[in-house]
Amino acid sequence: MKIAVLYFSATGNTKKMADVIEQSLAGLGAQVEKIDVTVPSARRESMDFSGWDGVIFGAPIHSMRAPRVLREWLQTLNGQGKKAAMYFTYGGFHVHPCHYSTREILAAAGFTVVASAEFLGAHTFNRGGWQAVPERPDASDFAVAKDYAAAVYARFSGKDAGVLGELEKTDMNEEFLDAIEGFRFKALTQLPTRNGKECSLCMACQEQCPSGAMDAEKGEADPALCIACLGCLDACPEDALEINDMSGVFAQRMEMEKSTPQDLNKKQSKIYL
Ligand SMILES: Cc1cc2nc3c(=O)[nH]c(=O)nc-3n(C[C@H](O)[C@H](O)[C@H](O)COP(=O)(O)O)c2cc1C
Repeated sequence: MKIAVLYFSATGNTKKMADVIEQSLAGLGAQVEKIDVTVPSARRESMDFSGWDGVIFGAPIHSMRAPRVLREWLQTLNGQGKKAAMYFTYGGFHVHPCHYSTREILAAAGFTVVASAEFLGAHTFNRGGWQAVPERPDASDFAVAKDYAAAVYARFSGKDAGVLGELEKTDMNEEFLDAIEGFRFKALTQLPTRNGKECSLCMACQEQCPSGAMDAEKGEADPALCIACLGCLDACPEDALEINDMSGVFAQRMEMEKSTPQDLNKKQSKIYL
């Protein structure tokens, strides 16, 4: 059986889970092709899915949905009736509408979605002073990913004829979720910038930017395009980019959620069948 794992991963968590899923599927005898669709040039205009028996889509949660640039690309695909599975990585807060809204997008694109999963992954904003699930994914998350690969394999192969069951429908409409998406810039008030620091202009920040926002020469991100994924900070080998300190916002957020970093870390990765 041939399976594609298409993943978007700005800061590496979603890729880690793609690696575990790939290894588990290969162990079951599948031929797996991993395709990284994080950068714009990898999100090809027309993709032919006919060579695969099933496609797994992996994405981080960005404000309770898949990242905007990925959602826009998924909407252009032609699933040709193929079976698909989804998974998301998230920083310990909320995933809820994402399974539902991404299944809607994939179903409209012609895929039959047979399974979904969510995995904990260190929150991207930890790079700016948060403390949300910093050690995740860990062995417990990888164990769930292994089980998930087995469940997806059974569904793709037809050994298990089930499809993804009813998901809790969100009462948040797209406009509301768009507004929530804007809140990230209340925490991230200083987008990635070089702030006069030395840089060898290796271009990694610009080449690995998922939204075409980063200008390496200027050493700053275009606020109209930046999705706040902080991939450029990760990509920079010289640690030359900086953002504002968000630790105060994290403390406020914990108070608002009536939660603690320990509570966030108690959450477990989950499979939806
Ligand atoms: C802009 C942005 C918004 C995010 N929104 C959420 C969220 O709504 N809930 C949550 O739990 N984590 C959220 N996160 C954390 C990421 O989902 C998490 O760190 C994810 O594993 C990152 O995946 P990656 O390393 O593959 O890019 C957000 C991260 C970013 C950058």
